[in-house]
Amino acid sequence: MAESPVLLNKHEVERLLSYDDLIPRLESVMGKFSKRDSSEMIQPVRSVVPIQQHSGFLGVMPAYLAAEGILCTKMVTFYQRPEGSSLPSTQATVLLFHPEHGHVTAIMDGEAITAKRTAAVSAISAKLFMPALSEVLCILGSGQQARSHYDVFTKVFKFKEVRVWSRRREMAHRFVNDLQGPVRVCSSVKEAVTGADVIVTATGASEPVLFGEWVKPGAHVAAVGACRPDWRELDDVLMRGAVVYVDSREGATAESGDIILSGAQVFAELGEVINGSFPAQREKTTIFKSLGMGIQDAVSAKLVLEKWNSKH
Ligand SMILES: NC(=O)C1=CN([C@@H]2O[C@H](COP(=O)(O)OP(=O)(O)OC[C@H]3O[C@@H](n4cnc5c(N)ncnc54)[C@H](O)[C@@H]3O)[C@@H](O)[C@H]2O)C=CC1
Ligand SMILES: O=C(O)C1=NCCCC1
Repeated sequence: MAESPVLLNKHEVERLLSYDDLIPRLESVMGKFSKRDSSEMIQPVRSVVPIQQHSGFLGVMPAYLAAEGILCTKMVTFYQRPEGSSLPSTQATVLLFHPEHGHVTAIMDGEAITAKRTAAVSAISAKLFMPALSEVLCILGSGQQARSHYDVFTKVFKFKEVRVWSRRREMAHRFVNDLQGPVRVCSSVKEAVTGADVIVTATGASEPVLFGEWVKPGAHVAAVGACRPDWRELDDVLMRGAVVYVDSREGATAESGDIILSGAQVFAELGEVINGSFPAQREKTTIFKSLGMGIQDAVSAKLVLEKWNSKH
């Protein structure tokens, strides 16, 4: 009989998953994914069930990585919460399976995985696309993703100035009070992004909050929110004037309102730059449109389980 699955809560997953371990695994898996070798890796576009009555969605994100021996699925719910809600907008659980026998080997919290792997992938995009001399980081939003992005961006890069904007100023102050380093709270998006070299958009917006006319030429935008085909964070001017990179072409074409509704062309996947098929156009204004991928959750969960196994 199969052993009972390992159960790991959010605190344990957070403790076991470090950016130093995660970033190289994500680079490797995304580079391989973009070669589209189905004998190596299978990851369908996520299935999404709308929960219309409650302004929410259930996403199912399976992935099979043959060479790594990883069979995984994440189940994630995400909601548009009313202002002031104390409920998290994104919640998730990740299951790892034994690829040969089919039983579940681990059930773990997916909130920490989602927060860290998304931010780590954005950091990989910044490493490739941000201006060579990047001094100013700007984060739009003050939720879970804003926090994980702050953590990894200030860990991996050295910015002279970090700015944050949130639609409720007191939330931006609360965000800053939880951090170690200095961060400037801005009163408007325009004030926050003017002159910024790297801009992270991590909001629950469904209409554009970031406008091209405010963005410094050559800046890099890591766009994390707006993961529905009719949602936007970025306006048409920005989308059409920048070189657009995505995590997966299929995911972007199915789910990104910023791409679908602006008619912007996707230049390349992040993995295609990592594996050398396409160039990083660092000197141009660049956007990395992130939607999230099952393979990112899969390698993250495997890493967590390896760490846990090494200590038990
Ligand atoms: N690309 C990816 O892989 C992932 C994307 N996401 C998306 O990232 C975004 C942020 O997620 P979390 O940080 O988990 O959410 P959160 O609820 O913790 O934070 C959302 C932030 O956006 C702000 N916000 C909400 N509605 C807004 C609006 N209309 N205009 C401006 N600001 C608004 C909130 O005040 C808050 O600061 C969401 O859109 C979520 O769906 C989340 C997980 C993974
Ligand atoms: O990849 C994920 O996980 C998510 N992507 C977009 C919406 C929330 C969860």
